[in-house]
Amino acid sequence: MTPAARIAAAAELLDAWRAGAPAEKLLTTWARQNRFAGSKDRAAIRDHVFDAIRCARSFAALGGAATGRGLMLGRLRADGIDPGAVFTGEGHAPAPLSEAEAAPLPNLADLPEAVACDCPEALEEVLRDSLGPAFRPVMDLLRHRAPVFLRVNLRRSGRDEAAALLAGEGIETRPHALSPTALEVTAGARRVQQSRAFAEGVVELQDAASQAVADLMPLGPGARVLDLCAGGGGKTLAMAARGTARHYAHDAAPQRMRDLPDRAARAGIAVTCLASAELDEAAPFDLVLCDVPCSGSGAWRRSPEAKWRTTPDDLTRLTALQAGILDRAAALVAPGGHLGYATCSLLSAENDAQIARFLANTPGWMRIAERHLTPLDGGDGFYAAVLRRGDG
Ligand SMILES: C[S@@+](CC[C@H](N)C(=O)[O-])C[C@H]1O[C@@H](n2cnc3c(N)ncnc32)[C@H](O)[C@@H]1O
Repeated sequence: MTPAARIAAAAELLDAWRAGAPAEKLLTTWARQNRFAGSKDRAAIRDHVFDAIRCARSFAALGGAATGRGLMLGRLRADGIDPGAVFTGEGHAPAPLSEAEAAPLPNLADLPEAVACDCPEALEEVLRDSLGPAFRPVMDLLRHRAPVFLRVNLRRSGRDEAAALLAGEGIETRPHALSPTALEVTAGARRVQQSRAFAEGVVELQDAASQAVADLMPLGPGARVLDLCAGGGGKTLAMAARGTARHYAHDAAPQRMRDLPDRAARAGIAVTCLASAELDEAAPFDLVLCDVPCSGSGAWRRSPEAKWRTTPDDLTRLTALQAGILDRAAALVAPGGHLGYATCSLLSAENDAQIARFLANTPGWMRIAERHLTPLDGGDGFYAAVLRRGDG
């Protein structure tokens, strides 16, 4: 496909996305229906689509319309490319520019701040309140793709040895300051999942800030640790690789844990999955981590659709769910034990305000550690707190 044909395909897909279809599903269906497209075409179209979703508000302003065509026009203008050179109507290129489309439009620097940094209108106030002076730099970073990070499984290898093993397979990395186990991939990211280091459980794909959250959790030798909202088990595995604790995983949607036994086996780690009905019998635990469902605002680089689709009502629903999970988790902690709380959110209502509410309503607990991470630290935005239960 020509570069212009890829832009035309991306514009069509973006129209379907705007009508409500999930981008990932649209791209898979498109690839199935357009077998002539090679892997480079598919990768380029995917990049166009996701970049346009990350920057949907500014690209629409620069392109003169929030349609797929307008978003692609805006993308070219944001990159300093004359859209008239691409929108030629020749071959499979998009139709030539209309007079209105060719008329001069503002530059990125001339747009209102919230538009230029692609802040969702519905959440602008809570984002500004939560981020304070970091609002603009964080929102600017969220317009770009996320770096790829690996977690080195210290049970299998040191960080330097893992980096050397990866380099031998054409994957270049550098250590990242967020965690002693984190490597940032600087070249060859597409090879990771086919590499020996990955197949043998030496490395896992995991955001560096997510690793930092797992690092914060206190794990005494032989402690009984429950990951209450385990999902795919990213944090369970990161904690389990650190020591001799006994690990249990649970999720309200158990199918989300379906890959966990295989991933744990590959990493040389034992994890017991627990059903909801088994939790009370298995309690108490020395540490219960609740990595709760949240707005995902810290991870909008990876999942940019949520940036435009999360509403204030969603936030109300999520904070109520989080409060309920915290209360449930607290009841499973042994006297003198710890409760970990984590979100990949940038919003105070889901983070420190949630912990303040819990501490105000639940006597006998104290906060002993807290971390606010934003993309300015290099990884996704995360919040984590560790609370200690009194001995009484
Ligand atoms: C942020 S994700 C967890 C990600 C995971 N810890 C990781 O590191 O890969 C939140 C998880 O909480 C689960 N969940 C939602 N409501 C829950 C509840 N009431 N109790 C336990 N898990 C719940 C969801 O199914 C989802 O898998």
